[in-house]
Amino acid sequence: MDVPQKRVAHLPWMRNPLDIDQFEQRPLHGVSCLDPRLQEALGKMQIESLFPVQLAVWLETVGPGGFERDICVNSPTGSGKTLAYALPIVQSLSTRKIRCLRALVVLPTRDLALQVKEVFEAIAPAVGLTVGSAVGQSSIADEISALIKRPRSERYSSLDPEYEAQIEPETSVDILVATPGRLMDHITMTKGFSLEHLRFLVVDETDRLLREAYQSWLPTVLQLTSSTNQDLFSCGSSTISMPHSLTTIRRTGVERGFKGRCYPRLMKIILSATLTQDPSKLSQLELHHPILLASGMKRYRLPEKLKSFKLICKSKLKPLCLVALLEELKGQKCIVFTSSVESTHRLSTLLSFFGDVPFKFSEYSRLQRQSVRSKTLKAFREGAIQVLIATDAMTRGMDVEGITNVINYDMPSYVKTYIHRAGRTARAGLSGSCFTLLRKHEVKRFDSMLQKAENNTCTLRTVPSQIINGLLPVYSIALEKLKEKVESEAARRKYGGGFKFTAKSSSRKEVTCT
Ligand SMILES: Nc1ncnc2c1ncn2[C@@H]1O[C@H](COP(=O)(O)OP(=O)(O)OP(=O)(O)O)[C@@H](O)[C@H]1O
Repeated sequence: MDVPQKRVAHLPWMRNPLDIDQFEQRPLHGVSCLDPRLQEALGKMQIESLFPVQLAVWLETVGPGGFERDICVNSPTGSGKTLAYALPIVQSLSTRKIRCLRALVVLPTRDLALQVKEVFEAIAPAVGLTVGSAVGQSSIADEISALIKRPRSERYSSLDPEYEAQIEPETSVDILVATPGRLMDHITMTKGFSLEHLRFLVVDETDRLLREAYQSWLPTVLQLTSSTNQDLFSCGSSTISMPHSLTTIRRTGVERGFKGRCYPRLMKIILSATLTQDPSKLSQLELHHPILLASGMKRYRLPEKLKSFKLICKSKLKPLCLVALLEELKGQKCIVFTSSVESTHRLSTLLSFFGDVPFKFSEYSRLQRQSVRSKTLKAFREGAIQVLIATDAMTRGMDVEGITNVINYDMPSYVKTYIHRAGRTARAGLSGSCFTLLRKHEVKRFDSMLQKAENNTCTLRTVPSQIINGLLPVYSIALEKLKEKVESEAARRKYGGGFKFTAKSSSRKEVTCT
């Protein structure tokens, strides 16, 4: 039997986390200090109670924790981390007097950012707050007009017109959900875009965001939200020149907010289902007395009601095993993960040559235009497509209702990838299954990889051989057609057409889909 072992974290504050498992789901009426307007908004979202991670964060922030410490959350996929930070932030900002950018939530991808924005939009208006996004979904000009406004002129009607002309535009949202690239565009180019008053910084999918520098967005944000200028450290001094201006002066550490009634320190919340423990990565965040909230004995945990299965099949039969499995799943919503964009494209092209399959499927990868991806995702959410063939661009954070199965067509290379892929199902306490197709030589590595996660039982699964045998004739025709398609796409690419396959994959003599 596998005895969970605790790997000792390098950072002392990570060694004894606050155990999320000790919290029970709590009905909204029993949540201390929760604003009734937010309770009503949550009710409209069909949310009647807070999940354990949400309650744990709530107690450390709004009541009675008082945002004393920066918060790091490591809890499984689908456990409700988005609302865990959205709710305390919205409640804390509900008493704000002047509209300016107070909360910044950074996510690694546009789809994820838009999903998180929806959660904020469901609760923030209830307390008069506005939410914006900087994700590159629209042109920068459209984004600027949604985010920035000139202060209303009547506020300055008594002012000299020349003076009025000097009035800076300002941010017209309280909460901004952003991807790093677009955030940096606004920081460097958008007049009036300011992080000066920021009170909350959320770094969701932290390990992913810290892995890539994304134009140094993090040091830039931290620099813009801290003031080391000692001369400015006196609120109400002559440095405040404009009638509407709020001059925010912060200090970090224990000095924050005491002397001279200065602005509170920037409160940080970082989250992931696979939070990094790497001190050098975490140090970039300049956390203040951080507290770790975590579920489980091991670093990684799979959702409670996830069932894992492995299917062992020969390389050449993998597409057939997949089709047979999908046929058996009878039109249930599935995501099929492959290891690369080429593999995703090849597999969906091959499936399209199978003719009559009893499920609708579509390709979803980073090589497609955003508009195509958004359309596909919408169709998948609405059930017009039941099977999404995707790359790991889909693994993190995406929350699509009704996904009951995840299929790893290609075995993930890391346990973190397995966790995030599998986590697209069995969300919010629901059941789900994760199937991994393995070649014989991969089994040992796969088993030892799964050992790194808690609740890692994996059952052997087979598909009926008669389904596979029945598919063999159509498979050989489909392979021929795939070969032709690969060649024609390679030729198109050579003569200036769009990208489809890498040179490496297109130059292979035998076109396969393994
Ligand atoms: N208190 C709640 N009651 C009912 N459903 C909830 C509650 N909180 C969140 N949910 C639902 O649970 C699902 C998962 O939430 P969320 O996307 O925040 O998970 P997550 O922990 O961020 O997952 P991941 O690590 O994959 O990003 C969502 O569909 C959300 O609407």
